[in-house]
This record gives sequence, structure tokens and C-alpha cells, in this order.
Amino acid sequence: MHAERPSQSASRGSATILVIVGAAIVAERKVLACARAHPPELAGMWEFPGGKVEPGESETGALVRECQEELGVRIAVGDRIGDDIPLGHRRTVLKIFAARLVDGDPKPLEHAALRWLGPDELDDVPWLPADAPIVEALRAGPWLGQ
Ligand SMILES: Nc1nc2c([nH]c(=O)n2[C@H]2C[C@H](O)[C@@H](COP(=O)(O)OP(=O)(O)OP(=O)(O)O)O2)c(=O)[nH]1
Repeated sequence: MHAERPSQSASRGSATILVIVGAAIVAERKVLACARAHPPELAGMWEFPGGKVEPGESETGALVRECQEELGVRIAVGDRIGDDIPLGHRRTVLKIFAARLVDGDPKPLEHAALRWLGPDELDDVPWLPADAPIVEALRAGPWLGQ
């Protein structure tokens, strides 16, 4: 037996990689998009709800916590959508998961606005640039009934 190698998603060399998780919450063939309220350089850009995975937290656990904090809903986390997306100059990676609502109606507790977008409406909002491959995967994939 070979010894198990350390997870490449958790570390590269000696430096820890910061993981940001986002939820593509789908209901009735629409996905929930959220307008950032802050910081000023990101305000008005749209994203998937989520945030940083805290030390000791699982990616799924972080996503459930962030959606509770940001939207006041309970979600069930499903499959990954797309690949890991490197973010900016830091050792940060974005991972998006499909999700569905289990309890509650999303409210913009931390965002400037929320919109449910069908497959023909995905270009109606200015997404954060890093989200472009995920938007394309949603447009082409099965999640919105395509
Ligand atoms: N949540 C989220 N963040 C994204 C997406 N696309 C993208 O580039 N980002 C970037 C924007 C931010 O630089 C970073 C997430 O930071 P954040 O401020 O939402 O994370 P957080 O809630 O844990 O942070 P904090 O305000 O509690 O410090 O990832 C996305 O679709 N969803």
C-alpha cells in the first residue's frame, strides 16, 4: 500500500490555498444570482452566494452556513459545476456547487439584490468575471433544463 498523499486541493507546496465556495441554487429551472453590496470595487457585480471555507470546516458545511447567513435559507448541496477557478493573484480557488432550497425563501440579507435567472436570462446581469465558465456551464448543462 502507498501512503495517502496530502490533498492537493488543501495545499500546494507549503502554502495553504484559500477555498471560496459558491452555490448555484436552482429552482424551477432558474438559478439564483446575487448582487454584491460590498466592497465598493465589487458592488453591483453579480455572484453565486457563498464565501470562504473557514479552518476546520468542510466545503459543504461552509456553503450551508453562508447561504443561511446571506439568504436566510437552508440548502442541500449537490454536484460540482465546472472546474476549480483560480482567483486573482492570491492562492485562492473558487468552487461552485449545484444546490437546491430545503427551507425558506431567499432574502437579500447581505446582498443589494437577488434575481432568479432562466437559461435565456443569464446575460442579463454583470457577473463577476471569474464566474463566466460557470455561467457557460449552466447555459449548456442540464441544471436549467437545457
Ligand atoms: N461568494 C462568491 N464569491 C465570489 C464569486 N466569484 C468570485 O470571483 N468571488 C470572489 C469575490 C470575493 O473576492 C471572494 C469571496 O469573498 P466573500 O467576501 O464573499 O467571502 P466571505 O463572505 O467569506 O468574506 P467575509 O466578508 O466574511 O470576509 O470570491 C462567487 O460567485 N461567489
